[in-house]
Amino acid sequence: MGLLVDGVWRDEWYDTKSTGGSFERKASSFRHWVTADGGPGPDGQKGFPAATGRYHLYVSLACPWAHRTLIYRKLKRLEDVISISVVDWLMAEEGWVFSEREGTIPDTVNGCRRLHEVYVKADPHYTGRVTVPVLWDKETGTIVSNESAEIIRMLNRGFDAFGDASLDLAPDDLLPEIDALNAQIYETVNNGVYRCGFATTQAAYEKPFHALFETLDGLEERLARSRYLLGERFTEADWRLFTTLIRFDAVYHGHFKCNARRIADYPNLFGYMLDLYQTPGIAETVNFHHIKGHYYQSHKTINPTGIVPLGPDQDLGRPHGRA
Ligand SMILES: N[C@@H](CCC(=O)N[C@@H](CS)C(=O)NCC(=O)O)C(=O)O
Repeated sequence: MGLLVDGVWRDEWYDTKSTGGSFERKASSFRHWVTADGGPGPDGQKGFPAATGRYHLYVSLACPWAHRTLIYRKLKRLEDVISISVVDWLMAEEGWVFSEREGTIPDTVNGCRRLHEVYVKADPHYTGRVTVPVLWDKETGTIVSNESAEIIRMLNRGFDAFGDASLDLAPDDLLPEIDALNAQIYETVNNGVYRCGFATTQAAYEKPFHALFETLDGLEERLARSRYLLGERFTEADWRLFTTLIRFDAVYHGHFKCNARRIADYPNLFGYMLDLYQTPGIAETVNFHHIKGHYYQSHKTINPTGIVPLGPDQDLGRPHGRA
């Protein structure tokens, strides 16, 4: 694990000294936008025109943020429109690398061996972390965006001329509610598990721990009343929650010490997670070999032996009882 400083790779773990033991996620750096006609993005960001065959996604099957983009590519039927590379699950001294191991797809676009080389191609003086997902423009040879929250909004509507335009995961009338839920779930759940797991003092761990389970308890109640977070159809908010839930019992509960309860202990949340998992196309985006291997073997400060626990033994195909 490391970062680029003025385009040069440095092998360094996250700095929590300057923040009293707390993990603080840095904002993503590349924030351009693909739009249907190439016009600017919602906040006036530089626009790139949607096209088939022009864009490429670099993902890790282990990463919950990258997983969002894979789910959208699947649900919006963009698999023949946007090509992908899948990095190796192990993130070690060189950061994310490409390999020939099971479930990976090499960098057929830039021919790089390490993801940081892709970042340097986009910006030779790049300083910052080298994260997945990355949305790459083959035509201008640069990174459009490395922010998953924005990439999924682009995939939702930007490519409707090429994908399934009938599916809108962030309809205008639900947008305020989606944004509000996303904000709470990002802070306490999606990023909350990382704030627990990467904390280096007791106090920095306990605060996000309590916030995490307070939100999960609230979501459990909410899901007693409706099939999905915002009613009878799934939206963006569900998929953003899903990628954390599906990793929770296998990784976050033990490895990140998020162990007040498992998702399997919440009847509604667990059934809901199974319901989403069993949505056509989704199970094939979930790879527990990459997920478990990545966390337990890459974070040597948390799990020095690198031993990957064999459990939990979960039947994700069993009836979810939510319909
Ligand atoms: N805000 C980013 C976060 C992406 C992110 O942190 N990805 C992790 C993998 S789960 C990563 O690549 N980390 C490498 C690093 O921090 O050096 C997004 O949602 O796209």
